[in-house]
Amino acid sequence: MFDFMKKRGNKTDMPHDAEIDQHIDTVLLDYQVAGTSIAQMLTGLERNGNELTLELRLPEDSEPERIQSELGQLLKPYGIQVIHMNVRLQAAKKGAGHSLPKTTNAMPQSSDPQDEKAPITKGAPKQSDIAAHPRIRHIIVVASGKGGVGKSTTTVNIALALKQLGHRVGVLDADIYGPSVPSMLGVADKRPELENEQFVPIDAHGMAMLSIGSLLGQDNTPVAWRGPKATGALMQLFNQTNWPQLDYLVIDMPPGTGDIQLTLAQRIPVTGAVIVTTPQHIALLDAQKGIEMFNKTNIPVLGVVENMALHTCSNCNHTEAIFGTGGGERIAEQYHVPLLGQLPLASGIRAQVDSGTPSVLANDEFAEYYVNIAKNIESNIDKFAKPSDETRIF
Ligand SMILES: Nc1ncnc2c1ncn2[C@@H]1O[C@H](COP(=O)(O)OP(=O)(O)OP(=O)(O)O)[C@@H](O)[C@H]1O
Repeated sequence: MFDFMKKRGNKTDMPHDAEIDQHIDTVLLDYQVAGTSIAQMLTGLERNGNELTLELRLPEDSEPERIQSELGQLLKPYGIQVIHMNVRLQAAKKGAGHSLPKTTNAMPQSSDPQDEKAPITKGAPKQSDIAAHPRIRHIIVVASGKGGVGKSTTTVNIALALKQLGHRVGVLDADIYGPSVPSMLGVADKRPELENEQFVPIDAHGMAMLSIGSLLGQDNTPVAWRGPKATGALMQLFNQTNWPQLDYLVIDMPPGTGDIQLTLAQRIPVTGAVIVTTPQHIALLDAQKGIEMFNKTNIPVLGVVENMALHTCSNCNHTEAIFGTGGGERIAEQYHVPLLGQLPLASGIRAQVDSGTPSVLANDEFAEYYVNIAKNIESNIDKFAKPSDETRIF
């Protein structure tokens, strides 16, 4: 039911199907509209043999027929004979769109894919052009340049801390490489329902939670998703969910600073980003890349969380900076962003998320670290709030 890239038709896929999909991904990633990869405008993608269906949100002044014909030429060498496009033209400021009729059968006029590759060049989409979500006051993305630094652990604890401070909170687990939020919140066995073709978020300790992990079957592993397919699925998850009225939606981003992260950062109306890092040199370098990516996309960086900063030995109580010291502070100073907090490396933090009852919920000795981070976010965020747009409908 939740297959985002559906392949109908032949039951047994041709051996070169994966290769065709890869070529399609490459063409879509390379093809630009208004200076931005068209992959970032995809809300749906489906191949049925030699026919490709694209669901697109295009800028208001784009020319769908021309795009369809150019894509037809670029994809013909890879066996695509027909392109169906469902287009919504996105108004530049308000985000309100209107639908164009379905157009079909884009046949190439030339067999050379490079012939008419004439991207329309304009500035990349700005956060200021994306309409605020009508029911969500603040969207916070939690990102890390590197995997395994404790991004998901921090996400769930910050979300619970914001809830404890009296806010209405949602969590979206967008980490396609390792969706761990449901198990950290003890709801791994629950599946979201569909209501009027919209996902209904799962209730996780009073928060509205949805995870890409809840939607994956055994044969549809997250690591198999690349480029447009992954971003299309994630955008679908964000847009086609009946989010309740929320003060905060906290998004656990996939680690890294590649296309998927950039696309999400450019297409979701984000209030600000929280960067999680450890004091290690490599993690810090990656965190810098993360901050630079958000700077490029005009997303305010709300601050840096330095995770696993200090270790206190449970036997002798000796405290040691096993991953080095001051890295988070240095990075915060260098980029003029706040250091939101430093968390100890503590087996208790790991044990609590492993058991589905994170520190804040268990109110253990580490809870106050997260509550302080949440307070730091809370006290700064209003100056970054997006003007709300009541006209946007999902
Ligand atoms: N402060 C901490 N002290 C001890 N263990 C921690 C701490 N933070 C996270 N961990 C543990 O480290 C491991 C990785 O954490 P987590 O899954 O949150 O990282 P991640 O950055 O989201 O990883 P990925 O990039 O793979 O999604 C988990 O086992 C988690 O319990």
